[in-house]
Amino acid sequence: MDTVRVVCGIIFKEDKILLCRRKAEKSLGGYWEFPGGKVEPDESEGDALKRELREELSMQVEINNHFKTITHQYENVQIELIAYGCKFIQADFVLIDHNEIQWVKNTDLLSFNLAPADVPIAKTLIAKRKY
Ligand SMILES: Nc1nc2c([nH]c(=O)n2[C@@H]2O[C@H](COP(=O)(O)OP(=O)(O)OP(=O)(O)O)[C@@H](O)[C@H]2O)c(=O)[nH]1
Repeated sequence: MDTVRVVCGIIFKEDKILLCRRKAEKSLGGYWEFPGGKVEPDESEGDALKRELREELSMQVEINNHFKTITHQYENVQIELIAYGCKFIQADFVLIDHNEIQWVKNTDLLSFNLAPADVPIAKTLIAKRKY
């Protein structure tokens, strides 16, 4: 089975991280995620992340470090979820694919109903506690 490459941002504003809840009608509807989306062919991970954040949230960020990559097998698809640490710059927060957003403290991440692929990323963030 092909693997879908998905890039997401761990977007920091001071000591909080942005979580977004996927609209009910989408795949994994109702789950919270780190915003981002699929990497198009011939697109760099950074360009894909900037494009998705602009399209989905009208948001600008500064992309910093590669944080972690997770391979996760869902029922119908395998995804490679590539997470980058980002610094929030500004956003209009016009919600297209989500119906709620929240800025969350590192230690509260696991109290949200996270997309399964995101759980190991949240656990690593909590373990590192460097932010
Ligand atoms: N953006 C994002 N997607 C994630 C995360 N975790 C996770 O499992 N995914 C999954 O990775 C895929 C990302 O695609 P996408 O967000 O661009 O979704 P899409 O609207 O293009 O496609 P769709 O038809 O699957 O809804 C989705 O299937 C989504 O459920 C995450 O933290 N961020």
